[in-house]
Amino acid sequence: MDALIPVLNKLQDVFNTVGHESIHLPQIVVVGTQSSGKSSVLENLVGRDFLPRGTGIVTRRPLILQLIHTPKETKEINGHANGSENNDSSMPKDAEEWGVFLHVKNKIFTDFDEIREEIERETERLTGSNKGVSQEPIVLKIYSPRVVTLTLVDLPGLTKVPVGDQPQDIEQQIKEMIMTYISNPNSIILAVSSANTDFSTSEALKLSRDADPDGRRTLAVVTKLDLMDHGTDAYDVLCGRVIPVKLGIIGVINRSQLDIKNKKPIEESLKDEATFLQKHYPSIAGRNGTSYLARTLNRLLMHHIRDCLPSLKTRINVMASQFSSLVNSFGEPVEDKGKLLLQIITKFATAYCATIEGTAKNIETNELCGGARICYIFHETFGK
Ligand SMILES: Nc1nc2c(ncn2[C@@H]2O[C@H](COP(=O)(O)OP(=O)(O)OP(=O)(O)O)[C@@H](O)[C@H]2O)c(=O)[nH]1
Repeated sequence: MDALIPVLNKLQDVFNTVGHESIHLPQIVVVGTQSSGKSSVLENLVGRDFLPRGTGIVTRRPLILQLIHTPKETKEINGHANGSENNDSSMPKDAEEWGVFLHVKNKIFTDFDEIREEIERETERLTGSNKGVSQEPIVLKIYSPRVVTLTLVDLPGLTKVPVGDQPQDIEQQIKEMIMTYISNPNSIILAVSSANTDFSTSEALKLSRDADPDGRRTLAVVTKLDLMDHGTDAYDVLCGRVIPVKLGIIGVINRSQLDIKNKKPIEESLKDEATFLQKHYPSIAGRNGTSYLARTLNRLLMHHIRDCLPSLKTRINVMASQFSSLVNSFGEPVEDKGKLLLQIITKFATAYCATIEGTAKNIETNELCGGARICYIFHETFGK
């Protein structure tokens, strides 16, 4: 099953390039209100600091993030990664983790700060610098031995009041953008809400229910467990007693803005997260936290792909046969262009001669044509 996800990632690349919308590939889509911690959750899953984060609207274009696991030992042995996914970009010699953007394919980013800058630059290129939003996705591949192979989509957060260059209907536009991604029946929805807001008012859950009424592909994530009011806890929420979520509710603790400012390493923050959960939620600590979330996502995605595969295969086969009959209708492939050109010229010359001589098959009968017309013009027009 592990070999399956890289193949789907490759297909997704092709469809992103050719813009084909009739094939929906399985992927995980992150949804939530603005600043609920979506980008932080993604960063923790990747284990690297590389997404623009902060207060206000930060994610302003969808980010399609393909995580590709590269085994460490393979690199040491071969000097080349063995996953089929890794053949499409040359592997840097001195880095074990790197990123490649679809819009700058020939550049390999080994510095994750540069990846963040490139996301910011590419976002501003289309949306300007004053909080504008665009539907056009940015596609980024991260190769690393520390990630599980997954495809994730980070979306702009749900918002209510337009600010900066945002249009009056920004709320509606973002909702529609989110819906186009989550209504894809092959997507798993990661509905992110923060623990310091009331879970029953979660916009993310509300939207995901519209797209997935049976809750068969929605997983809830509760962030900011560390920011809850003193004297309150999230036991009821995490155990599904407030709103049950079929696939589960997982609590996580990301880095605060101060931690980001102080450049707290993600490894340290993951350790602190585990300690926090053990201290405050000992009975459910094993079912919460970022590493549990990563494992759950990988499992869900694999099951989901297994379920979607038959219909995906049928659709691809139908399209392949449609296109191959279209290609066949264009005739045999041309091997010797000179020969073909000569044949075409000879054919044309023969047809021309036949028309002039009046021996062509399809001769017009309602008016004079070819040689007969030339003869008529010479006799009737010039002859007088
Ligand atoms: N203390 C604490 N702060 C958090 C947590 N999760 C996120 N934050 C902070 O909340 C702010 C917003 O986080 P982001 O990850 O940028 O949120 P987002 O949902 O991606 O935001 P947009 O992309 O703008 O919609 C940042 O300053 C984070 O440091 C958490 O679990 N605990």
